[in-house]
Amino acid sequence: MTNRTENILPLTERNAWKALAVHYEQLRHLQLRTLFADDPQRGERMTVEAVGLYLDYSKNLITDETLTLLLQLARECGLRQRIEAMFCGEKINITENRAVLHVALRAPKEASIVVDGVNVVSQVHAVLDKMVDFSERVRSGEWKGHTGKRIRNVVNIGIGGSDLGPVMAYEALKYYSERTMIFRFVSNIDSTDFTEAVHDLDPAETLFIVSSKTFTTLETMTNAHTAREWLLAAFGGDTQSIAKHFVAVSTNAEEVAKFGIDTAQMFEFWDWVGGRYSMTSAIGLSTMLAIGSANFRIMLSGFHQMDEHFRTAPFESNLPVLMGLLTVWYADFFGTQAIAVLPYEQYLKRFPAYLQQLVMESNGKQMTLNGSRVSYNTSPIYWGEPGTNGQHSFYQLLHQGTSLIPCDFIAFIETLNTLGRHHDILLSNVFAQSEALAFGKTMEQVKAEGTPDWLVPHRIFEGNRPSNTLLAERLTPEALGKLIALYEHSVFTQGAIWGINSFDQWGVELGKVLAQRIIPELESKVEPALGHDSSTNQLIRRYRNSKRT
Ligand SMILES: O=P(O)(O)OC[C@H]1O[C@H](O)[C@H](O)[C@@H](O)[C@@H]1O
Repeated sequence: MTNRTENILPLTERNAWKALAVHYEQLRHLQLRTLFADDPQRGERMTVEAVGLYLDYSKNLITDETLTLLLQLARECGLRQRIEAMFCGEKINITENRAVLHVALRAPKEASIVVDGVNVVSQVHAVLDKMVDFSERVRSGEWKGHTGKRIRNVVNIGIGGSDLGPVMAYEALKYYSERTMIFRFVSNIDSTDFTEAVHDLDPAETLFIVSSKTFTTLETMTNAHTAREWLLAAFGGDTQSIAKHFVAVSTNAEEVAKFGIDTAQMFEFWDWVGGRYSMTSAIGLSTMLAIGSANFRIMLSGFHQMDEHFRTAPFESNLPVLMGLLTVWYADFFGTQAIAVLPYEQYLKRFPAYLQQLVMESNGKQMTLNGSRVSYNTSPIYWGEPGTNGQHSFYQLLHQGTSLIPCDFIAFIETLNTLGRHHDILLSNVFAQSEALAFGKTMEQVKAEGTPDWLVPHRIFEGNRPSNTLLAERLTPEALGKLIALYEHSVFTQGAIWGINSFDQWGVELGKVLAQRIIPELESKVEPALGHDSSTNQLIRRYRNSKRT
């Protein structure tokens, strides 16, 4: 594999970067209060609406010049060419020599993207059709379990990208899902996860989807074997039952066959789909089973609309580009370490967890594409909770803590479950929070309320805390697709500016290898010779000496 990127100019040597550094020094003390007072139209001007998503980015610590310079930086970093390279199937994941084509998973049938001489879009649609056929047979009851009962329970076994997308989408789209069926998700190697997931399920009515890109992941394979035993125990060891109760989603047909699942019951995807970008591949099978194939296709169209927006819209009105550049601005010039994602939508309760993998596994890197260490910050930590729960927990720190944490507020104009005044109250909270963060409460205001002098400092909100507000009409499968693709491409934008590979994840390997070494040390009947450091040796001994079995 060759390194084709060695001539990239270091980010900090780019003109726009240098100009941004000077610009930051000039405006670091700027106040949102002043920016809004000086420009009464700011809250209308600094907004973008595209493909049904409305972004208000006016409450950011930026001026028009900041934006101009950030957009210039994007151009200097070749963002447009990087986007084209991804969409055209170039092998931009250079450390694994792979194309990065999650966008092909939602491309229309007639599109063509060629990788190694093959039009991958036709492959995508062939698998989609197979998923549609299977999910319709299961949902209609035509597909029967081993004893002739219809399938009522679906258990997805997978971890990381083979779990977080499916769980998040299931929760997000529950309103659209088949309520007569039960969906469970087993990811953790912790035996509690599997035990709790199946404790009330009838094996005769249960379908397992073993989801794993590699089909070698320790957690998933261990859980899948346990599921196999659980099923066989119910059917007197009759291995014929497996065909009716197990399907696989993977890129690795050989391992699927070794496990004992007929590859006719395997839903394929490809090495150009990264795990954390795979929820629109066959990894979404549980989603399709839950919401039906028509809704699944609508979700894909939402993704595709955002893909096209990202690819074609001018940068100044390009939602993912703007959001990505703002993240770079805070991470690199303000030294921001964290970004809070705050969906004011109960159905999106797993969205922050999903974003954790998407963002941090993609851009939690310190090597540039040419193998030198970055001299600037890369990804902040993304975390969050649905509103209003977060308000009664960690918002204290957002308002008065010592860290600057930009927030993404996400809300929908309409609720899916109208109930009295709930939605007005919910939305009033989103708007109130971004207002409070931005404008705070001054000493004068606190004093004017008759607050005793000694208490005044505690009750001041300095404000000037930035946020984005994203509004959409209603949480539909289409809107969910747009929202996820927005973050995917924001992550892409950030990675392109930082000059890192957003599509590998070498950082997860070391722990896996060390665990493989420790497993036999915990299980061996004879005292093993331990060659770790004194802390690890002692932890292993303590566990060995205390465990009962
Ligand atoms: O789908 P699998 O091959 O089982 O991989 C599951 C997950 O595990 C890996 O360790 C990676 O960190 C993730 O990116 C991946 O999604």
